[in-house]
Amino acid sequence: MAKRKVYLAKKSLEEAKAIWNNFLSTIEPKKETIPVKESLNRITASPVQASRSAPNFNASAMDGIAVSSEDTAGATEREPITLKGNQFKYVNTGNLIPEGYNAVIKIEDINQLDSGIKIFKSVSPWHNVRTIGESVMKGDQILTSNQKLKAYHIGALLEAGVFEVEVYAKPVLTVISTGDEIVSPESSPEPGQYVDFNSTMVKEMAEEAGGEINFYGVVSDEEKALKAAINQATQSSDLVITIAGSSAGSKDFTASIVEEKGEIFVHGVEIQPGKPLLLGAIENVPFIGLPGFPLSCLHAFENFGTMAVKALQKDSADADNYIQAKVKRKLASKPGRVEYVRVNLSFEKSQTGQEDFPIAVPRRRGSAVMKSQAQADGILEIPADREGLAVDELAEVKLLYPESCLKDNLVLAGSNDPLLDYLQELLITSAQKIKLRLQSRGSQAGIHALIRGEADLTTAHLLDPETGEYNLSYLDQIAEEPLELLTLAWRDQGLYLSPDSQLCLKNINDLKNKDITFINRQQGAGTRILFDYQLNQSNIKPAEIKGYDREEYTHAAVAQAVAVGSADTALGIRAVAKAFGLNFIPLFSERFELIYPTRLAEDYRIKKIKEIIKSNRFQEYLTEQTGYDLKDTGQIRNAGPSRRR
Ligand SMILES: Nc1nc2c(c(=O)[nH]1)N[C@H]1C(S)=C(S)[C@@H](COP(=O)(O)OP(=O)(O)OC[C@H]3O[C@@H](n4cnc5c(N)ncnc54)[C@H](O)[C@@H]3O)O[C@H]1N2
Ligand code: MOO
Repeated sequence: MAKRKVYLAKKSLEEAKAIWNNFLSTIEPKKETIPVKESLNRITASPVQASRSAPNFNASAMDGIAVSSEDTAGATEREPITLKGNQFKYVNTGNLIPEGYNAVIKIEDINQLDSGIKIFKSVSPWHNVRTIGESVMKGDQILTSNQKLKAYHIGALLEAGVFEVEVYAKPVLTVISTGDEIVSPESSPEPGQYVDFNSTMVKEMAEEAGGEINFYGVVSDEEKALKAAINQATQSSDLVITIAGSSAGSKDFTASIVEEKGEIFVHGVEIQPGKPLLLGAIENVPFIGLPGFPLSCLHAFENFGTMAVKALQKDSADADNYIQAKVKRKLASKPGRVEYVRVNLSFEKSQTGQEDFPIAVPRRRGSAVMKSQAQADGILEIPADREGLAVDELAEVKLLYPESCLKDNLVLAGSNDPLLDYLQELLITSAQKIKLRLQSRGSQAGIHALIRGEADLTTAHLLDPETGEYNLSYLDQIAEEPLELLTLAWRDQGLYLSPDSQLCLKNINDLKNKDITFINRQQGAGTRILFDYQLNQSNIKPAEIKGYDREEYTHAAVAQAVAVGSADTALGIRAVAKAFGLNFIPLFSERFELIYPTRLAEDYRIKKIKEIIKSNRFQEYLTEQTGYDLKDTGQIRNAGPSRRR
């Protein structure tokens, strides 16, 4: 077995960027001459001069008459002058000004008489005339070097008779994915295998930055194979990138190969995700070893790959768009490193004057949480000199969308249900284009997120075992302002069974059978409270149920346990049974409610939600899905501090 390596000393993000930038600036990019019409977003490598003037004749800028300014001298409202014969000529906008004339009077400023044209004002030479070279004069320098070409640059060059332009060549990147366990995204991965989507993410990011990509393909975890791949890539590209194998695993050869063939500048940067990245060079060709976890790969490329692609064609990096946002719960981080946290943004309270800043609502953290990234609005950065963020602290958030697209977001953190996905879709495709951001947290955590001013809305199905009523009593106890509760539906809770199962379960009493292994939800989960309540109602003691003490934190986790046979059955919602291909035996029905501050009740977004909930389209959808009872759908209830007992 190969000897395990240790990291080189880790560098701070700033230091690593400075080292990388210094090295990149020593590389003289290649140049090429290309047609102007194909030069969008390329960077000029030399200054560009106009080959012709535009316009190349004196042209009328108005519809009216061409005159000689001398003939108009002295004309006023009181003492108009009448121009006759050759003293004027009709012209339209854009026409050549005929020889002997040097100004234009607008058609609406003259009086047409049988005897000639009466004018009421004198005009100076070149009045209402676009003179030769007004737009651009032959020989003028239009662009300097290092200018990124936009649509209007291309327009200006074509007008000026420039059809070819010298630009820096697009840097060619070769991307090598590594690992025996890596298979193509189109295949079905076996346990232990991962699909390769990082290479495509890198391609899209590199192309966005102006690079061109060669895929080397996937290389196995063999030192010889990786060496050959890196060798070939170094000969044929401007930047070599490997994906995975950058850390300290027994098969992580990247660092030793780069060290042997070239030089390592940095191994390990104080960012999370993204830490074990490697920066180096082989034969003066820059080399980046990206970590394998996808979000580590993303942040490492965004920080160092994009920089290289831009530097290799002298493109000055576009500034990212940052805003300041407030957090409403403590966020942990390790001092000494920058930590990236995916967040949704709510502007709701800053718009109502309750807060000065938008609220950043953190999504799930980790180095491989792709849905979290796909549904985020921004990336919050916890600075390296901080040990976490406290409640109400501000942080910089890099926006993934323009701020104007996020202003009307509603952030919902709460209990999850597929009907929310459908509601979300109907909202964004409505005329109001309302973006509902969903974060799955469960009923209790969702309610607390609402109450501490983090989420705008929540969803819950919390049964009060004393009253048999949902949500109200809990909210009454802890709400700090009046809340409105909108019933979305009553939904089935029932038992999950594998389709191969021989068990015949009809009600909760059947769980007392010693041959049946149950798996439970965690304490505090809505489903757990319901289960305990129903056990109590049926006089069943927890000890009578095998597996009662085994807890999982999500519907999906218990469904997975039943699907792989590590438990016989579990209680959960119907939609998850369907997703996991399990049979479902409905036992109970529970109220599933949307909850928001009453001050939002008349907000246009909430009104739209109410309208959708009552629409035929939404109700037909719920009916088709089965497992929903619409008897109270759209019903509104109230909770809040004034009802506190
Ligand atoms: N003993 C230590 N182990 C690890 C450390 C450490 O400090 N000490 N750091 C961890 C961190 S942080 C990261 S990040 C990862 C980086 O690992 P590698 O770059 O060596 O990558 P692999 O182990 O080969 O793969 C990890 C993981 O990445 C996914 N992956 C890989 N390739 C692809 C691809 N082409 N497309 C999509 N996803 C990919 C896959 O989930 C792999 O399991 O190391 C930790 N370990
Ligand atoms: O730094 Mo690694 O990049 O977290 O997962």
